[in-house]
Amino acid sequence: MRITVVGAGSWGTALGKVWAEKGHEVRLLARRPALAEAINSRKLNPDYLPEIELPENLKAFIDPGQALTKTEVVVWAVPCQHLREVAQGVRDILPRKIPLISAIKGLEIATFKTPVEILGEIFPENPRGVLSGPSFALEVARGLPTAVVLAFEEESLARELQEALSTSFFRLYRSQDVRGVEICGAVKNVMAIAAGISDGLELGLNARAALITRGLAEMMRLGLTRGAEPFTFSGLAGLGDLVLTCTGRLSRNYTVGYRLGRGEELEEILGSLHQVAEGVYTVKALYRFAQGAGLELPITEGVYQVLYEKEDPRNVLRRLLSRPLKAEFEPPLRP
Ligand SMILES: NC(=O)C1=CN([C@@H]2O[C@H](COP(=O)(O)OP(=O)(O)OC[C@H]3O[C@@H](n4cnc5c(N)ncnc54)[C@H](O)[C@@H]3O)[C@@H](O)[C@H]2O)C=CC1
Ligand SMILES: O=C(CO)COP(=O)(O)O
Repeated sequence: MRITVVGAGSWGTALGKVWAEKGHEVRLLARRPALAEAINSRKLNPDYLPEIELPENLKAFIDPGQALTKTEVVVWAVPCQHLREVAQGVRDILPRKIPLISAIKGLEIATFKTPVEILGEIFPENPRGVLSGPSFALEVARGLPTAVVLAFEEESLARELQEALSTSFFRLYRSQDVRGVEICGAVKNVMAIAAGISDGLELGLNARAALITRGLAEMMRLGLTRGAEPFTFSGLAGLGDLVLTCTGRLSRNYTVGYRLGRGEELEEILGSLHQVAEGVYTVKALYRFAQGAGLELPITEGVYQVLYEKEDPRNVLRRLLSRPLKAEFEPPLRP
């Protein structure tokens, strides 16, 4: 199969490697000529996965025309806030009808749209799905066992792509709940920032477990109002990725939170990260949506206040803990 991966960052490169090793013809669409050159001539991605050797049949391009000609699947792995611009740039040359897979976890700030919704506006004739779940790029690139979920509304297409894209260590489960899988992937990044803050403040393992669990409640509260399937939350994209990103030091989102908890400024952290931490942007979309919809998302609100209102995380925590006592499950989490 000819696969084009748009975005030669850590995730696009790791996915491209896995599928090239499976024998697919993978074209990685990069933005910077020097990076494409390094991938092609040195067989490594010095900026994002420097210690990983890449296979010969993983080819990088900077010309979208070359990367997209006669391709059979397009996988999107650019930061969520740039997806619209990147997709619009290839609107006229991307083959009609071929499946598009978003590997992006986020929500567009200006519109509160998910990546698949954005792709739907730009490529209405192409079937669209999402790949998500607990999957640090570095571990995938190293060939460590990983399970993720691939969701397409059309089950036969999900089955076909599941077969084509699974390998002996990269196992795809299928789903038809595209919206639910996307909401889970977006929200878990915000919860990972919260967990990082908690660990940075040395609040302990109890606090982190509480954040993960109440983060799941928050993910469900939002997802259910947006039409997600309840089971999706306990799956790989939901609980699976929440656990990974809220506990794993490889997470950029967790790292942002941890450093905030240690007292660093957001600007300083982002200036030295060199990779995207989607939760930093998704939290804005979520916060605005929750305010408009009257939805209670207290952890999201707290992360927003720490990031954008420069609130001391300790004050935010104090406020979170002094909210009125309540039942563990209230509607819409329980009828
Ligand atoms: N790295 C990981 O472990 C995983 C990442 N993801 C998701 O994949 C998406 C991409 O993340 P990463 O690859 O990790 O990010 P990254 O920061 O490593 O790389 C982002 C890539 O997008 C490119 N890019 C940025 N702005 C662009 C623009 N305006 N036009 C064209 N290209 C642009 C960059 O040059 C870079 O190649 C995110 O939504 C992330 O949440 C999902 C699962 C795992
Ligand atoms: O989504 C991821 C793992 O599933 C990667 O998390 P970070 O973007 O926080 O590094």
